[in-house]
Parts: sequence; C-alpha cells; structure tokens
Amino acid sequence: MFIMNTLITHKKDGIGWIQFHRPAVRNAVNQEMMAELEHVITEWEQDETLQVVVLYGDEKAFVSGGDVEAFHQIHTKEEIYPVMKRMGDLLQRISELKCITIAAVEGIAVGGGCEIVTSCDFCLASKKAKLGMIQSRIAITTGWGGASRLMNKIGKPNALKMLITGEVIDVERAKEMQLVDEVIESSHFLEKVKVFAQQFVLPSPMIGRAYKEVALALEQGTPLSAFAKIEAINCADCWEAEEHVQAVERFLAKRNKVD
Ligand SMILES: CC[C@@H](C(=O)O)C(=O)SCCNC(=O)CCNC(=O)[C@H](O)C(C)(C)COP(=O)(O)OP(=O)(O)OC[C@H]1O[C@@H](n2cnc3c(N)ncnc32)[C@H](O)[C@@H]1OP(=O)(O)O
Repeated sequence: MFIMNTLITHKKDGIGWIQFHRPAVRNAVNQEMMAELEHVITEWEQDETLQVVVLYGDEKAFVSGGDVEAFHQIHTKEEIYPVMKRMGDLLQRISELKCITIAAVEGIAVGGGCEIVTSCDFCLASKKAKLGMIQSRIAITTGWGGASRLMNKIGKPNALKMLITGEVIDVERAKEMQLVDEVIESSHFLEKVKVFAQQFVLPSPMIGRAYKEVALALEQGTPLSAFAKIEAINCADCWEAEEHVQAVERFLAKRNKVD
C-alpha cells in the first residue's frame, strides 16, 4: 500500500486500486491530488501486469468535484485555464488506459467527481450513491472534459438535462440512463467491487488490452474498415502466447481421449 497526502494506492493480483482520500472535504480535488494522480497514472500506464484499475472514495463521497475553496483563490481565466486543462488531460489519459477502469461510487459523485466517473469504462455504485454534474449550480461548465463523455455515455437529451439543470440523480435513475452499470449493496461494497473487477483478470492480459484498444479506436472515430487489420493483429499477437497454445492443447487432448 502506498499512502500519499491525497491518495492511497495498492496493486494486487492484476488490479490497481486508487482511493481518493481527502475525507474532510468529501475527497475534493485540489492541485496536490492532481499531481499525485498524475504520478500514479504515469507509473501505471507502463505496467502491463495491470488488467483493471479501480477508482474509489469512501462511504460518504467518491469525489465532490474540484476543491471549491482552493480554486476560488484563482480569479482570472488565464490562471484557471491551465488548472482545468491539466485535470482534463489527466482524465483523458485515464480514459485511454490500456486496462479496464472502474469507478466505484459510494455516497456522492458530483461536479468533477462525476466527470471522473465518465472517464472510466464502468461505474459501479452503491444503493446510496448520488451523481450529478452540478457545475451549473455554481455558474460554470464542466472543465475536465466530462460533458462530451457524458453525452457519449447517456446520449444528448439526458446529458444536456443533467448538465444544464445540475440535477443530482439517485442510483436507480443513473442505472436507467446507463451512467451506472451495476448497482451494488452497500454492505461489503469494496469486496463486491473486487468480485466484479476479478472477471476481467485473465491468465492472458493481452485479451483485455486488445478489446480495450478496439473500444478506444471506435470511440475515437476509427473507420470500421480499419478493424479487419486491427483485430487480425491483436489475434495474431495472442496466437503464440503460452496461454493460447496450452488452451488448444487441453481441448485437443480431451477430444482425443478414449474413455
Ligand atoms: C472546479 C472544478 C469543477 C469541474 O470542472 O467539474 C467542479 O467540480 S464544480 C463542482 C464543485 N463541487 C461542488 O460544488 C460541491 C460542493 N459540496 C457540496 O455540495 C456538498 O459538500 C456535498 C458534496 C453534496 C456533500 O454534502 P455533505 O455530505 O452534507 O457534506 P458537507 O457539505 O457538510 O461537506 C463536508 C465538508 O466538506 C467540504 N466540501 C465538500 N465539498 C467540497 C468541495 N468540492 N470543495 C471544497 N470543500 C468541500 C464542506 O465545505 C465541508 O467543510 P466543513 O464545513 O469545513 O466541514
């Protein structure tokens, strides 16, 4: 386990865990948290053993958005732009991680917290979770790329409504809209998240990475005609791997068995 000032991280059995940890301010993101998250992501981008990354907070909050008090010290658009862009770039890198990413939300995920959710492949949420793009309530828009990702995830009408009204929705509504993928009982929340995450940990890490590459390429507008090549390369890359050779040998051995 690695304990920083604003994050707690650990890696085990192919799963990396990142806990947002500023409980006194409902895990609001300040510049120190951005720097620590950049540090972790820079290291984990290179880690080919990681098949899943889980982002989570605590029972009260996933993340309550940007640290309103700290950011309120910044007054001009020239000064605030690089701060917003820095976090936007970081969320883009999270969305492009080669492994599966999961936002595990207990409690509240609002403002930038909800933007972080949209940068992950899956959102698992406890029955008590609430989500909202509440930036409009303080008369700003999303600064971290969350509006476009929200539109991609839940479609234009629902996204525009959430963004402009700043409504905070409960988990049932978030599931209907497909902002949340699975609703999880609050008790032993992280254990249940772990069971979900373990589905994606395979003997061959290449599989998850290959499908994630396809998903990202599709999202980024790669023409369908390009996928014959992309998928053939991915499959060929898996071909010589020990896991594939052994799996085929096991199948053939069973078929040839004389009982
Ligand atoms: C700036 C980036 C921008 C983006 O690009 O997306 C945004 O994120 S804008 C949105 C910013 N976030 C907010 O406006 C949320 C503000 N917080 C709340 O509305 C509520 O605190 C809560 C998140 C709904 C939780 O409510 P509750 O559980 O009742 O806790 P409290 O309100 O009592 O909060 C406890 C404590 O934490 C402080 N706090 C909470 N959120 C933030 C925050 N985002 N930034 C700074 N501080 C925050 C709150 O002030 C309390 O402090 P104390 O009173 O000193 O205990």
